[in-house]
Amino acid sequence: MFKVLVTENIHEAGVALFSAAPDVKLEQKVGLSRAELLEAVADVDALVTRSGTPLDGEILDHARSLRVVGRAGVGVDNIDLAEASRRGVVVINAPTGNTLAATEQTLALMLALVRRLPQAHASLTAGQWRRKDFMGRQLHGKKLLVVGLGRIGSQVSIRARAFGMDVSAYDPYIAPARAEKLGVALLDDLQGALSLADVVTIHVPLTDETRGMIGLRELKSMKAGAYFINCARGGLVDEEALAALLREGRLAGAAFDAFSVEPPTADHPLLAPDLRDRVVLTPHIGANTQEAQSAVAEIAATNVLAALRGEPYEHAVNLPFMESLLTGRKRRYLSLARKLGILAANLLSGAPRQVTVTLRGSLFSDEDERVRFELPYRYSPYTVSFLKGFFEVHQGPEVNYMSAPLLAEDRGLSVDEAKGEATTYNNLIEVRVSDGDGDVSMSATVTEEGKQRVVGLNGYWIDLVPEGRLFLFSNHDRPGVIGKVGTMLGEARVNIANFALGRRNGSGLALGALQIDHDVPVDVLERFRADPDVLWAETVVFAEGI
Ligand SMILES: NC(=O)C1=CN([C@@H]2O[C@H](COP(=O)(O)OP(=O)(O)OC[C@H]3O[C@@H](n4cnc5c(N)ncnc54)[C@H](O)[C@@H]3O)[C@@H](O)[C@H]2O)C=CC1
Ligand SMILES: O=C(O)C(=O)COP(=O)(O)O
Repeated sequence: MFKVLVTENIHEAGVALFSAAPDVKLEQKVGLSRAELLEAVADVDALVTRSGTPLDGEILDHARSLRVVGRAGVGVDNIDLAEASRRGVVVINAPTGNTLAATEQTLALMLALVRRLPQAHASLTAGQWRRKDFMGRQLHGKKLLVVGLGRIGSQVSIRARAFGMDVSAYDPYIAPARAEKLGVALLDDLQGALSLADVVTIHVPLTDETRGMIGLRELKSMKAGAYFINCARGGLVDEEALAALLREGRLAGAAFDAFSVEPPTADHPLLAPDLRDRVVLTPHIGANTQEAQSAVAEIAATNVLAALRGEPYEHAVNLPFMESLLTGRKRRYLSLARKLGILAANLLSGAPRQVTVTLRGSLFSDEDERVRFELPYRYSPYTVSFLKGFFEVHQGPEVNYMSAPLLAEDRGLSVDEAKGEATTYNNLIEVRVSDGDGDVSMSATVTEEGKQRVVGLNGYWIDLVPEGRLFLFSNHDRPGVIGKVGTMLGEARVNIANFALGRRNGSGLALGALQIDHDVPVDVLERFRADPDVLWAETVVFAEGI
């Protein structure tokens, strides 16, 4: 039985999916205090939230059985993704369900702002009839700047163009072709872009990079008499500075649906009584439509259930990639990269300082290049898999694809990636790891028949099958060493399944790699290491099923 705790009001469409699941025990506890939340999460397998439940390290520490967090919405800024990843907790959101709701809310705010609808409504319902006081501005022909041309920003642009607005966007991460298709001019200088717009609307996620991205300087760059709309997140915009510019009359108005503190306190700068005729404020209701709530709840519940059951699911925001979506061939390389990590961890003597993963060949050229803002890093699946293999040797099997890159960061391991042309092999993964004193370099490929091969180790060409138990050594290339290896292993009753040798031109050294059927006893290994012709010797074990 999976215990699922829902901590906010999510639509019945999602609740029904959990209630109908025979393997789920559902609890819905809305409005918990922090102390109650700490207690309530203790034994849950999954948590389902919206934007109002902060999930930080302390709460995750209390949630010892937690495996999945479902976010019935888009923004995951209330969840500490790095802490969740360190604990192997998958965070899943529902990014497509409320796009149109937030879009329509943005357009509603824009119209309400330039025509001062809330103020006109308040005046009329207060018994007044002040037609000439409510002189607005027309959207047609005005310049709109969309900051963040993602799902919502794009849909806002389409609708704004239908209103006859001239739309431009600032989003350094999208392909120019996408903006072109939308009929939107893509600008690359935020301050310059702000200075040209009559209306600015922001649709970026709240991340370390975007926090405070619209500060006093940016607001001052805006055209006199312009309007600012924030239907994305509090924390993106300096609300204090904005209030001051509204008060001075430099900016004509602002509409906000999200605030840096929610609910905003009575002294929030935008709630100041003297600004009331210049602002339109809503209590984070951008996603509050029947349609959007039903969609996000259903998407979140479906994927949380699948994740709990070990079935394929979508929209994990802290998984660096979805293994199930990679082709069979790519999965062979993924496992190969993990094995290179295991090999490197066994062969490197000191603490790792620097790793470079180079992917060669066409197989790697079509990797999904989309930036994942939710993650504090951006590595290819193969690099992540290498890191997982590397760290699991000393940290154990709990190292996963989510935590491995963070372990690298925590340990000060600098990770570089490169792509290049393939030469001898169609596709090749090359890795070099250094510990400051020395380094280990490896290259590996998957044959046409789907067999994994390590083809280079520390500059030697070899042909090594990375499976089972390996016995690796480097020696002075003199007659008799191979015989000694055979005798030693024979006496220890260790069967040799395969023997690969590598020589490096111009060096008197050789490298040996044996596949063996049993462990090499420690005393035998020590004796071998003590041989004057042997530079080093290690055994490496690849668990079955990697
Ligand atoms: N008010 C509400 O109720 C709602 C608010 N939201 C907020 O809207 C945000 C956007 O949602 P979507 O459009 O679905 O996300 P999205 O991921 O499709 O789009 C975000 C866009 O922001 C861009 N971006 C990221 N960093 C940037 C930067 N530094 N400068 C400029 N652009 C940058 C990205 O390239 C991307 O195109 C969410 O993260 C959420 O915080 C979403 C739904 C409802
Ligand atoms: O989806 C989002 O990012 C939203 O801001 C909507 O948040 P909510 O689920 O309404 O708390």
